[in-house]
Amino acid sequence: MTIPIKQIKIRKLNMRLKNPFTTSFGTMQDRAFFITEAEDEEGNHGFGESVAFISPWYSEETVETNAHVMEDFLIPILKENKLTHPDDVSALFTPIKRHNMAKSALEGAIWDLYAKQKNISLAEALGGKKTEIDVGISIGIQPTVQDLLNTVDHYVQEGYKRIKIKIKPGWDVDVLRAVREQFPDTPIMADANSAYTLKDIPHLQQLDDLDLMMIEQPLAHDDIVDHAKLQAAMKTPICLDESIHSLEDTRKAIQLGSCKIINIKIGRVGGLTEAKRIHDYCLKHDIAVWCGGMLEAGVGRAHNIALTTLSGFTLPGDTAGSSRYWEKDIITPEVKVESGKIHVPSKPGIGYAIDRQVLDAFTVEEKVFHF
Ligand SMILES: O=C(O)CCC(=O)C1=CC=C[C@@H](O)[C@@H]1C(=O)O
Ligand SMILES: [Mg+2]
Repeated sequence: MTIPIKQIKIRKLNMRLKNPFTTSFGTMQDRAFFITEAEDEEGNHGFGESVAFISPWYSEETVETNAHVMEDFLIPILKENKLTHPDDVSALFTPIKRHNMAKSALEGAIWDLYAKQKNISLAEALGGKKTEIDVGISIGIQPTVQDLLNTVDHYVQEGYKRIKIKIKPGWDVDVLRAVREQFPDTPIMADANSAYTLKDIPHLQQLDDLDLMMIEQPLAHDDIVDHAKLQAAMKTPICLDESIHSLEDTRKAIQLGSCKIINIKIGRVGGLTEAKRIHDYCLKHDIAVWCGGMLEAGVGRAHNIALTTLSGFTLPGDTAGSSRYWEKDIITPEVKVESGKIHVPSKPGIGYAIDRQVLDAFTVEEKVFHF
C-alpha cells in the first residue's frame, strides 16, 4: 500500500501574537511560518506547520531557509519516491543535513494525511493512548518581578499544571525565589535558552534551594559536554532543549549524563517519527520527556497534542490554549485548556478542522507542487 499524494501546497502566513514573548535571546511578536497541505485524489487533506522563526536566534533555521529547503530539496524527494508509511519520510530526507524544521513541516502533513486516509486519529496512528493530556505554560521575561508574580498567579488560577519561567543573567535566582515564596507548592521550572556558561556554576547552584522541577538548557545551544559537568554539580535536574536534534544526540547526552529530562520539540528533531524514536529511547533509559512549544498556530499545536498522548510524556508540556497566543486561531474548535488539561480529539488526523477563512486571511503567499 502506498500513501497516494496528488499535490502539496505550502502557504506562508503572517500572524501576530497577542503579547510579545521575551526570552534571553530577544523579543518576538510577529510570527511568520508555513502551513503545508498534502492532498490526495479522494479529498483528504493533511496539514503540517513549520516552526522556525523569522531570525535564526533559537536555531540556525529561519522562515526563509524553510522555504528554500522545502521547495528546492525536500518536495522534489517526495515527488520522486513512493511512500508506504509516514516513517519513510525521515529516511528519505536523511541525505539532507539538518533543516529539521523544514523536514518536520512536510512530514507532519503526510502523517496527518495518512491518518485521515486510514480514518484514525493522529494520536492513534502514533500509538498514543491518552485521552487527555496535562499542560503547563511558559512565561516570558516580564518588565518587573511584580508583573511576573501577577502573571504566574493568573495561570495558576487557570489551572496550568506547571509554570515555566524564562530566565537570563540578572533575571534569575532572586526572581525565582520571589515566585517560590509566593507559590510554595506550585510546580515551577526555569528555561535559560543557553544564557550561561560553566563560570556560572556557583551562581546556578543557588537554584538547588528552590525545589524547581528542572532547569532547561542553561548552557550553550550546541553543548552536551559542559551540561554533564553542570548536572554533576547540581541537584536540580537539567533538561535539554536546543542541544537535542536527533535520537543520536539523545543517546550521547544520556550516556554523558548531560541531563535527566528531555524537551522533545517535533520541529527541532525533524518530525514525528524521530520524536517518537526519542520518546521510546528515553522511556527505556528512564529519562523523563515532555513536549515543548514554539509559539505554534493551531496545526502545530494539534501535532504536539497527538505526540503527547504517548505514555512516556509524563511531565506537562508547553502546549497552552490557543487564546493564550492568538486573537483567532486557524483551527476550529480552538485548543482549549480546562483545569490544566487538554482533551485529545478523536476525529481522524489532527482532529481539528482548518478554518479556511482565517487561514486565507493570514496567508501572504502560496505555492502548489503537483505530484
Ligand atoms: O508557549 C510555547 O509555545 C513555548 C514557548 C517557549 O518557551 C519557547 C518558544 C520559542 C523559543 C523558545 O524561547 C522557547 C523554548 O525554549 O522552549
Ligand atoms: Mg526551551
